[in-house]
Amino acid sequence: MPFVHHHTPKRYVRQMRAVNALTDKYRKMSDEDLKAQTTLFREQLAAGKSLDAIKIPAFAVIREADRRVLGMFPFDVQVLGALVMQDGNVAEMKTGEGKTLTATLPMYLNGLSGSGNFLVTANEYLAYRDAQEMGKVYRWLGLTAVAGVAPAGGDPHDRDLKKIYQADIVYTTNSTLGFDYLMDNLSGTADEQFLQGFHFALLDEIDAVLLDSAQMPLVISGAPRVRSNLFGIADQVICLLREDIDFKRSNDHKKVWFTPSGIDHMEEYLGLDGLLTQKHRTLYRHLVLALKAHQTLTRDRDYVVDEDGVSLLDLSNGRKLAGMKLEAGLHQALEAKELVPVSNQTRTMASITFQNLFRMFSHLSGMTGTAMTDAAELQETYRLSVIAVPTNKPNQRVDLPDRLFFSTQAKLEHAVALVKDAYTKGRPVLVETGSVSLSNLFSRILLREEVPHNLLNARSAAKEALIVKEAGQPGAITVATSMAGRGTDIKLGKGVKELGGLLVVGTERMNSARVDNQLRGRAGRQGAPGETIFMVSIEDAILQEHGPKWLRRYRRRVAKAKAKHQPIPKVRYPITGHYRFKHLITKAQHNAERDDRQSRTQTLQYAEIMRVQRDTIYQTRKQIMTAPDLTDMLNSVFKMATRAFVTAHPQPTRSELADYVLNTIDNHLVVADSIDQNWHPDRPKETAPFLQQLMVDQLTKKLENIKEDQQLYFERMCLLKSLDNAWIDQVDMLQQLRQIATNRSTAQHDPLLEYLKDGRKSFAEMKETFARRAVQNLLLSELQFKADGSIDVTYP
Ligand SMILES: Nc1ncnc2c1ncn2[C@@H]1O[C@H](COP(=O)(O)OP(=O)(O)OP(=O)(O)O)[C@@H](O)[C@H]1O
Repeated sequence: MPFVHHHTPKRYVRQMRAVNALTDKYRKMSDEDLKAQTTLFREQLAAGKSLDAIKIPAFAVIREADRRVLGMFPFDVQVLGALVMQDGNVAEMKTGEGKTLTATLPMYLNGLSGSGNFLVTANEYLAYRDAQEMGKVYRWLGLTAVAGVAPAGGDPHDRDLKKIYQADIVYTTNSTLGFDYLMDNLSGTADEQFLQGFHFALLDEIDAVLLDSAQMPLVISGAPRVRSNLFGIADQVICLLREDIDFKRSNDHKKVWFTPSGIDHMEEYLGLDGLLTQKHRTLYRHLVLALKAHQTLTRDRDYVVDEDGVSLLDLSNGRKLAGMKLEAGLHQALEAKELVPVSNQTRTMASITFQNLFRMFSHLSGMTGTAMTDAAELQETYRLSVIAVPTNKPNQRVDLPDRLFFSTQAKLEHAVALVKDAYTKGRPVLVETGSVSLSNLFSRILLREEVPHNLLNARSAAKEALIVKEAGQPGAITVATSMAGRGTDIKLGKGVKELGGLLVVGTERMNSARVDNQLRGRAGRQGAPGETIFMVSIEDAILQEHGPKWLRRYRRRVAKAKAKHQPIPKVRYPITGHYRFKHLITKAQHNAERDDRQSRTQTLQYAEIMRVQRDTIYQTRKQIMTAPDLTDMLNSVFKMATRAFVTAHPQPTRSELADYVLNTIDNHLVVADSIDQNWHPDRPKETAPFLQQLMVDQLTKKLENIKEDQQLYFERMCLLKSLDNAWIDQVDMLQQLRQIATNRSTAQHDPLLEYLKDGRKSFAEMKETFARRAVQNLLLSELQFKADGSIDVTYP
């Protein structure tokens, strides 16, 4: 099946007609009868009918309920979109076509089957708002529907997780769901686990959720790690290295790696050999981090340094990312680079990528205004086809060609002139800039020109949404950063249509055409007129980072001419038509998109090993927490622990064996006699069965003191504790391995294979550690029996 459908396949049109045919039937029903349909559908599902079998009437019912409760009757194209999504595809519906309402159809249908159904956005404000608004209709029909996120300004810890995850339908964000999932799997008992399984996820703005955020895995960090003094040393060494000789950098400056000569030099400076060996792994990791801190991150663009130390900046809007730290030591390396005190590094306790989070759903689908650009990737990674759904009314928006300028200044001047012109006519304009600083600058120029306007630098998405909503009123001029007001509906004021509708002016093209289209989509909604234009300059970030080499040379020449006060003819006027510049931006954007795609694929490849291991661990956890009897598991743990010992000591001496027994099985060594009676160094084959028997006996002895109903609980706690500790170490280890892997000189090894090998090896070691710790916890822990019948366990 092709992954891009520019027309909606006929079968969906037929199904839509079938839904239409039921309109009258449900229109005639009383409210009570309509609500009763929910019970009816649920009975049919219980009797074994599939969701597919009831989707036509269910869609017709929710559609009628939408009309009665929300006052909106989903258009035919919205029903089409819903059918497309119910089939596990991505529906491409143009911006402003009413995706929020469309979602009610598949959400209701899936909600009929019980909990585990999520509408996911990347934005907490929207999740909360839509849960309130759309929630009305589900509740009216007798389903439970809630927001998975806290209200704006609310404390996420105050959420009632039990209620949330029991609900039939949850509106939430990708990170909230991901964090809750990870937390669920850090909990100590089954009643602290709230997620009820992953049945259906409908991702709103699926490209933003899956692609834009794909690079940053969710991380739960825990206890601080022992502070390392290697950051300072590594930083000093890195300052001595030279680009291209000791290390190389990718064109976009996102990747750096050492050359063999760089390794030699560092060994020389540090006075050691074998920097790449296991022995110096920690030091090497610090060097990699320092190199990254120096070569891939730029002060005042990626981060700022102020009285709070080093803070990251959000690239999309230039705001300080409060409380966010770079993963696995990079933040500390930055602090060393900037000579501020190195903060405590925390360990990663659990981590998952969004890709892997959503791959757990048995039924995944999505909607977006702008998926076509990334259709191939969605197909490859998630097996999702993108199907275009026609607009309700013909689209009247006019996208004017970009206007290209020679300098930022010329670009801004022309953009301001454009805004001023619209303003004098009373036509509303939405200006979007690439960064906060640019929007401030733009606002100042507008002030100077005496153009009243709204500058969006509100801290909260909620406030921004309020202002953006009004951006379609006559004479309204709104200046915002690129992400502001995403998903907010802009209604046109009186007389605006006659002026040509909303004018959207972008002052920079972003790294992906998708983001640009998202901006264009603020205009021309629901068949209204509208116009969009981008003002770009060859000084824009996209061209600097992804443009051709000759452009850089060209700019240097111009700068020289400028310095000599020689005239540069084209500088003040658009150079759009010039053949050399014609496809410049588009090409640069293709480059940027390709790079992003590649690094997403890479993230996915690297995440795969963690996924496999995490699945195993989480499954084992579940088994530990829910199994009515753990004897089998305990036996296999004993076996694993003994095997590890025997492998390390194929022919143990008595003292080696006694040592092991003392540290793992019985720290008073009351079993010393048993060693002498039942074990002989000349019969090494008997070591394993002997140890295992010893463990079983010791456990039996221990359990004799514990009341029967507490035994299972005790075993559970011991196993869980050791499993979690070992797994947390492993998660942290994988992160560290990854840091090293991506920076190995690619000539000699395939870094991914190397990573896989190391990752598997450490997983095997992790299992042994788990087994040994579990045995220790079970057999060496001290028990105190309290008066109220409870037991205090002190682990070794
Ligand atoms: N069937 C309908 N009847 C009447 N109004 C509708 C209908 N469907 C949607 N609308 C209205 O259309 C507007 C746009 O809806 P919405 O914000 O959901 O669009 P969208 O597709 O999510 O846009 P974007 O991609 O920009 O987020 C809203 O004001 C909504 O109330």
